[in-house]
Amino acid sequence: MSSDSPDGSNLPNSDHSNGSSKRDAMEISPGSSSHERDRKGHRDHRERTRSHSGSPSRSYGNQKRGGSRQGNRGRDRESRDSLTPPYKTQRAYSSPNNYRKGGGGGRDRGRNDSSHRKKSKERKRRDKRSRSRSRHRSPRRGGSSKKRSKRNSSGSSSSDLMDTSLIGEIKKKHGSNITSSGRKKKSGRSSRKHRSPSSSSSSSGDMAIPASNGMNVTAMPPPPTFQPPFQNMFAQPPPPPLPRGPPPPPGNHFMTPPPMPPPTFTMPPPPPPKDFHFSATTSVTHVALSSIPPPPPPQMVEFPSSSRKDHLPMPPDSKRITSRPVIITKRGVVFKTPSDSDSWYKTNLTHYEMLDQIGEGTYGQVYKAINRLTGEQVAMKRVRLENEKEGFPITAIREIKILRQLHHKNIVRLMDIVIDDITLNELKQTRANFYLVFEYVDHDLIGLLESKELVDFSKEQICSLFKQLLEGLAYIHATGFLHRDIKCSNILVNNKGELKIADLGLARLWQKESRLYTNNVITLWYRPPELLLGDERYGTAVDVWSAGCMLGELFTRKPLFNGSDPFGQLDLISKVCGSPSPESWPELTELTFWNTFKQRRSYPRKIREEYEHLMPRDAVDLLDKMLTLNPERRISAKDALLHPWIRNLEHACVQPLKLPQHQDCHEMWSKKQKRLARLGKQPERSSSGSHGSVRASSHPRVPPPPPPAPPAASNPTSSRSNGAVHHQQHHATSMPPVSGIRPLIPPAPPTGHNHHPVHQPFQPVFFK
Ligand SMILES: Nc1ncnc2c1ncn2[C@@H]1O[C@H](COP(=O)(O)OP(=O)(O)OP(=O)(O)O)[C@@H](O)[C@H]1O
Repeated sequence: MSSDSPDGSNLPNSDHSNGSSKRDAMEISPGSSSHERDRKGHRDHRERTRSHSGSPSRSYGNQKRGGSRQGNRGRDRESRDSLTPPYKTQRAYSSPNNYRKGGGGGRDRGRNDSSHRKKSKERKRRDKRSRSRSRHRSPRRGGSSKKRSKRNSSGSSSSDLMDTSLIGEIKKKHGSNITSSGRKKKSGRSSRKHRSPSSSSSSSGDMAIPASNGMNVTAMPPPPTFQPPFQNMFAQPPPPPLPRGPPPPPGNHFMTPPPMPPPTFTMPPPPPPKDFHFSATTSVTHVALSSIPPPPPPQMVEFPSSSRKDHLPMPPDSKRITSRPVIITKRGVVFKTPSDSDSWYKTNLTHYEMLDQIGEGTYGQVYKAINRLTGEQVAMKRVRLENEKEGFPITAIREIKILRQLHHKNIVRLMDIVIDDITLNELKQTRANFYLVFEYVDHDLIGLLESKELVDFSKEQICSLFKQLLEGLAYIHATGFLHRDIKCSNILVNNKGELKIADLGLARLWQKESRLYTNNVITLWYRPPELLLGDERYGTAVDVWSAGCMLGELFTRKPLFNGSDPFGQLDLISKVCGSPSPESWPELTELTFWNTFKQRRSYPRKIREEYEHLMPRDAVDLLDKMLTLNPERRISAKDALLHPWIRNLEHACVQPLKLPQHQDCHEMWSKKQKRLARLGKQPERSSSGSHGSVRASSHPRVPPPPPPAPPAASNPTSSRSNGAVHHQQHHATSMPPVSGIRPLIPPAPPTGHNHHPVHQPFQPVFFK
C-alpha cells in the first residue's frame, strides 16, 4: 500500500532518513510489499483469530498464554526433576496410608514373627527421628537411607541439581568446611555409611568424604583460580577443573581425594571508612550506608557520558539540561527532538496568565493563556488527575510521547508541560493539575465553518487548507503513527492561514501486521466503514477516510455523514458511497459485524453526482478516491498529495484567508453562539477574543479587518491592542476558577528564574 511506504521526500526535519529506514523495515517484513500478501495475511490472521474463539484480543492473548503455558511446562518439568523422585519417596514413607499400602509395608505385615514386628517398630522409630530432623532440611533428605543409597548409586548429579538450598550450595562448593560442624559431620557420616564406593568420586557433592576419612583438608592443593566464596553462590558456574594427577589405584577411591577449595568461608573484610564519600546526613541513611559494601570501582559502572546524556531524562537543574533525549520507537527509528523543546520544564504555572477557556476536552479543559515572560499566547490543556489509582491518563501520555516525536509545520507544537503552582508537599496530598502547553492557534475548522457570516473560503483556499492537512497527515503516517481522531474540531487554523493538526490523544504507533488495535476510535461521523464493521487490523487508511469526510465538509459546510449509531452511520455512508459488497471488498466477509449489518437494499455509489455541483471536478475525483470503501484500495495521504487537484496548487499563489481577526472561532465558542441563538439571546460577537476576553494579537502587523457589523452593545474592552497585553479587566470576570492559579502574581523577571519565595522554581515531570 503506497500510503504505508513512506519516502519522506516532502517531509522536513530529516524525515527522509526516517522515512527510508522505515520503508526498509517495512519492505523486509513479510506481507508488507503487496496488497495480495496483505490480504492473505489479513485472512490468515482472521482465520487464526476465529479459530481462537473469535475474539481478536484473545488471539493476542493466546500468544501470551502459549508463552506462559510453555513457561509452566518448563517450570513443571523443572519441579518434577527437582522434586518428584525424592518427594514421592518421602511421601511413601511419611504417609501412614502409603506406608501400609506400599509394597514394603505389605511385606512387613505379611510376616508374623515377633522379631520382625520389633524390627518394624524400631524402623518406625528411626524414621520418625529422621523425619523430625528432616524438617530443617530440604525435602529430599527425608527419604530412608536405603533410598538415599539408591539415589547416590544412580548418580549424584540429580541430587546436586535438586539441592538448591543454601546449605546444599555451600556443601557443593565447600563440603569439607561444612563437615567441620558436629551436626553436619553426623549427617556426613550417615551419608557416607550408605554411599556406594563407585559414586564417591563422581560428584563435587562428595567433598566431605576425604575429610571424614581422615585426610588433611588444609593440605589440599588450592584450585587453580580462587573465587570469593559468595561470588557465584547462586549462579552455579561449572566447578574449576580438577588438576590432572596420576590415576587413582583401582578400588581405592577413598584414598585419592579430589582437590579441595581452600577452607576459607568468611565474609570479605569491610572497607575502611575513609572509602565512603557519601554526603547523606540523616542517621537513617548512615545506618543503611554503613551496611552496604563499597561501590564498585568507577570503571566498572561507568557509562559513556554521551549515551547517558542522550538516554536518561535530565533533572530539573537547568545547567544539566544539555541535550534532548533521543527517542527510539519500536521500529528503531531514532528521532532527535529539536532544540525548541530544550525549554521544557523551565516554566511553571505562575509564568502563565489564564485568559479564558477555549475548549472542553475528554480529560480536561483547554485554556487560552499568555506567557508572562514572553507575551506569547499559548493554549493550555489541563490534565486533571481525577483518580489517583488510574494515574496519569494514557491519552495524555500518548499525546506527549507522540508530539515529542512529531515536528512539522502542520502539527501543533507542544511547548511545555507545567503543573499547578503547589509545593512538592502539597503535591503529595492533593491532586495536581498538569497542563500541556501548546502554541496557540486562533481558530479551529469547525468554529470557522460554523461562522458563516464571518468566514468564507474560496475553492483555492480550501485546496490550500486541505493540502496542508494532507501534508501533516502524510508526515504522521510516514513517521509510523495513526492519528485516529481527524475531524474539523481537531484541525486548527491560525490567522496566517496555517493549518495545524491537533489532539493526538488517540494517536498511536502503528505497525503493519503487528497486532490488533481497538476499533472504538475516531468520532462517529468521521469513522470509516472498516471500523464500523469491527475491523481491528486497520491502518493509515482510517485517517484518510476521516480527511475525505472533511474535504466534503469544507465545501458543503456540514458533515457528510452524521449518523447517530454505527449502523446508522454505515447506512448513511452506503447511500452516497454505495453499499459495501464482497465483490469490491473481499475481506468484508471476515469483518466481525458484516453478518450483523444487513441492509434492506443495495445502494449504488453516487459520490460524483452528489458533489459535482458543489466542488471542482478534480476535488470530487479526490473525494471519490478518499472515500473508497475498501481500505486497501483507498488512496493514501502521500498519493493524495500527488493528485492533480492538490499537486498543482502553490500556497503562495492563493489569496490569503480572510479570517476574523477580532474573534477566535473555536468549537466551544461556536456551540455557545448556537445555544444563545436558540434561546433567542443576542449572540456574543466582536469581542476581542474567545468568550469575551481580550485577545492579545500574535500578529500585530496584520491590519485587522473591520468587524462585519458594529456590535449592538459595544464592549468597552473590545479594542485590540497591537501586541500589548491588556487582559486584566476581562481576566477577572471570564477566567474560570482553576486551582493553583494566582493571577495577581507579578510577572517573573525575564531571567527565567522564579523568585517566588515558597515554591520550587519549577516542578518538572519526567516521562519514561
Ligand atoms: N493549540 C491550540 N490552540 C487553540 N485552541 C486549541 C488548541 N488545542 C486545542 N484547542 C481547542 O480546544 C479544543 C479541544 O482540544 P482537544 O481536542 O485537543 O482536547 P481533547 O481533550 O482531546 O478533546 P476531544 O475530547 O474532543 O478529543 C479544540 O477543539 C480546539 O478548539
